[in-house]
This record gives sequence, structure tokens and C-alpha cells, in this order.
Amino acid sequence: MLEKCVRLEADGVTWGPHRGKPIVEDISLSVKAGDRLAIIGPNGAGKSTVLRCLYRGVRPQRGMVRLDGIDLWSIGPREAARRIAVVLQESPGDFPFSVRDVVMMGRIPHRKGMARWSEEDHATTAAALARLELKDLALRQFSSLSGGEKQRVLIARALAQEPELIILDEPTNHLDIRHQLEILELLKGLGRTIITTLHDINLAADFATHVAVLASGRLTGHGLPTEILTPERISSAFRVEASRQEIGDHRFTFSLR
Ligand SMILES: Nc1ncnc2c1ncn2[C@@H]1O[C@H](COP(=O)(O)OP(=O)(O)OP(=O)(O)O)[C@@H](O)[C@H]1O
Repeated sequence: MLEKCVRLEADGVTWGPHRGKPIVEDISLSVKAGDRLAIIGPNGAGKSTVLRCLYRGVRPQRGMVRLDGIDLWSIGPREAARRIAVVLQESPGDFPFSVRDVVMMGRIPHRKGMARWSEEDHATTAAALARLELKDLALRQFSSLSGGEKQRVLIARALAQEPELIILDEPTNHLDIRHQLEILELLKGLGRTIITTLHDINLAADFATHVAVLASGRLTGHGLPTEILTPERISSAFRVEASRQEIGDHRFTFSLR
């Protein structure tokens, strides 16, 4: 089911540190409402930097990011935060926040000034907790949760934000294979436009409607997984020998060259 979704386009996006060489260069991609894009590439390729450009974390030095055709930098940070939820690997740490508090933080972009939480804020937070099956953990301290539970809480916070687009950086990091599959299944079921980085190419192929391959700051392919995930492209991007397995359309095994 498609809920609130948005289309995103990046056109020639280039970013690097002040006075430094660009880290990502000439990134053009298009994500339709309801698509799930997985960005894959080796360590240091620039995946997190591309995400930062897409969620208004940094302003591209060249090129433009558009949400439903509108320049992301022509809307304020608050509106951007209402429309785009970001799930990063950093977490609220050891501060004494309960799970409910953390999920409630997703409502901050919707709050009017320093007003108290509204009934809608409470209801949306409760719905996000229920959807992620976190009701029994609502009063637990966030820092006491397991990695998989924390990841679910951060996704619930994103959902409480009622965004049209969810951007995630390595949501399956540190999770065992069951929890990796669970998190990706859950994200699929949200019915939102999703852009995520993923290290596991086989998981990306199963999860994503579209894949973008990044190597040395440039896209080497962007499109349907069956078209983009070729042994040649993967071997070249990751500097390994990738071979396609007989099972499934795009299952790969890897070895050093
Ligand atoms: N603000 C910055 N200033 C200088 N260099 C930076 C900055 N941000 C990122 N880099 C460098 O740019 C390169 C790409 O970083 P980025 O985190 O985007 O890669 P990545 O593909 O997400 O890597 P990984 O898979 O290891 O998480 C790295 O070499 C990183 O050190």
C-alpha cells in the first residue's frame, strides 16, 4: 500500500569539503514515489555523502536535488524535516531517554514552537510504536536495547515523523541475518519512498526496486537490479571477482582477484 510518498531527483550533484576535491561528483538519479533505491558501493565510495546531499545535510556545490520537482534548498529545514526522515547509524546514545521519548522526537518538526505535545503527536507516536511492535518496550531505556531493537525504534521515530521519504544509512549494520531480513521486510511494508545504503549486494537485490552503484564518488550504474547488478559492474566497483549463482536472478558469490 502506498501511503505518503514523494518523487526525488538528483541532477549533477557534486559535493566536497571546502577547498577540497569533490567526494561525490555529477550524481544524477531519479526515485519515483514508492520506489526503494539501494545505493551500494565499496567503503569510502561516497555513499553517506550522497545521502547527506539528498536529505539536505549538506548543500551541493553543483547540481540540484528536487522533491516533487521543487528545489530541496528552496524549502526550509523544518519543512524538509517534515517530509524527509533520516535514520543514521548514530543513535541517541546513553542519554536516559525511554523508547517512547525517542519515537516522540519524530514529532518535533510538526510541533508549533515550544507548545506541549498535541493529542495528534501522542496518537502518531502510539501508532508508530504499535506498527513496529514496540509497545511492550515503550518505557524501557533506549540505551538498554539490543541493536535490532534500537534499529526498530529509530525506524518508529522516522515513521512518527510522517515523512514522504525515508533515507537510511546502513540500516542492517550489526544485525544478524534474521534481523536484517526483518528490518528490510518491515521497510518494504511501510509503503514509502525509501533510499538506503546497503553493504550486502544480495540483500539489496532482494529489497530494492532500483539500485545505484557508486565507485570513487561517481555512479557507475542506476536502474533495475536485474539490469544493474552484473558480475562485471560489481567486480569493477568492489575490486573482487563476482560470479552469478545459478539460484535466483541475482545471487552473487565473491572472491579476491
Ligand atoms: N566532511 C568531510 N571532509 C573530508 N572528507 C570527508 C568528509 N566527509 C567524507 N569524507 C571522506 O569522503 C570519503 C567518502 O566518505 P563516505 O562516508 O561518504 O563513504 P561511504 O561510501 O559511505 O563509506 P563506508 O561504506 O565506509 O561507510 C571518505 O574517504 C571520507 O573520509
